[in-house]
Amino acid sequence: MPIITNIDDLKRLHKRRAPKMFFDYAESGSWTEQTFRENTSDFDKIRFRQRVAVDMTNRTTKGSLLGTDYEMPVALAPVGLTGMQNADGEIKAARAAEKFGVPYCLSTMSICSIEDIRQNTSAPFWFQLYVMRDEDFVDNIIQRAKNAGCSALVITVDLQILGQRHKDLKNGLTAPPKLTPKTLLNLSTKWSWGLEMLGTHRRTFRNIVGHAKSVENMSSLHSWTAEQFDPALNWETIAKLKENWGGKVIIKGILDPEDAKEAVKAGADAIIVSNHGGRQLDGALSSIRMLPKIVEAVGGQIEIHLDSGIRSGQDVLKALAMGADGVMIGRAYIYGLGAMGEKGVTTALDIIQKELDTTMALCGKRNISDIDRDILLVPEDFEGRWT
Ligand SMILES: Cc1cc2nc3c(=O)[nH]c(=O)nc-3n(C[C@H](O)[C@H](O)[C@H](O)COP(=O)(O)O)c2cc1C
Ligand SMILES: O=C(O)C(=O)c1ccccc1
Repeated sequence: MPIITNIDDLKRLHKRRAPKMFFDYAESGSWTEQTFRENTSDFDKIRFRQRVAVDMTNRTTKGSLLGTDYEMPVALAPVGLTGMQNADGEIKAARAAEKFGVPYCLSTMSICSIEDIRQNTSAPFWFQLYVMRDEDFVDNIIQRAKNAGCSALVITVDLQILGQRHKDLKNGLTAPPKLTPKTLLNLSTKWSWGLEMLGTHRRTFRNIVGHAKSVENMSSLHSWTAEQFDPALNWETIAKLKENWGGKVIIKGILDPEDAKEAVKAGADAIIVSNHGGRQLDGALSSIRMLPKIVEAVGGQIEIHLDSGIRSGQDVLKALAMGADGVMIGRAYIYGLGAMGEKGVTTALDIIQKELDTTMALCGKRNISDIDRDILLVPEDFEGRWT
């Protein structure tokens, strides 16, 4: 086993271990992948101010998200098909999150169900909702999330239609994979993945299977999404969902100050500034570039979380210093899961926490609440004038 010291090491192992169809699915952005690339390269443009001779004893990365204390203000983002990267992947990720002390968010499009997570963990988790055309399905799944004691409903608003990711179409992505000569050839080189997968009955979208508009005969994820997801979703729908849910609501996929204001009006408790990891509108700006204007528009009324492009604890610190109250990581933990299951997710969280802690210290900060824009050096044209 190679020595793992950073998130990139986990990505290499994930690529080696998981079937090509699923690694490609995780690693893709939409169309030219410009937004996907800029999500990470924009973080690289932001630099730190080194401060010295500041007492560094008693440092902590502890922080809170929506009134709950965590080991660091970092949540595991909802990721569809997580259980295809590694058998029972959602349960493993949720367990790693619980043991570490950060929130886990389960996707509507996960392999394991809400009930699977409830039975295998004890910390409250967040549930991410995709609004489907079928209102009964939506009512029912909200009720299931309530029954499971989920502590927040994360409503994703940036995927009424799916951004095209070329590789998914070429690979014929489905879950479970269709056994064509091409996929069989690839699966034959992925022994450990296959053996673990055979050992579980959780191999399809268990939140949805058995429902009237089911997934049993899915020919491709892209066509299925086009049939099932509600293209009519709007701010009124969101206000109604909030009422139906009755608890905390996080609106995920905000990238514009005007939409951030709409989310506040609709009664959101928090927003997630996100471009879906560069998987939806190719050509959109990175979320870290859009963050400052959104922070200004929201004016402290609700919490602002950010995702898309975070690959290190340094990136977490940059997002917090630019005004986010917390962040979500997607691929950074999925690489760990694909590489080594639960242990890999724990490793990813450990790596990110150590990087965050060390960088805070070298910037002269001991607490998350002390982090401010002053620790950064940002090029003058970073936000730029886009008209
Ligand atoms: C493979 C994959 C599947 C995803 N599935 C979902 C999903 O089901 N629901 C959702 O709201 N976001 C989904 N996302 C978006 C993530 O929640 C998150 O916004 C994104 O991964 C953040 O970017 P990062 O991967 O660069 O950290 C997915 C992202 C990836 C990479
Ligand atoms: O792939 C995604 O980003 C995603 O959110 C999704 C959308 C439809 C089905 C499964 C996952």
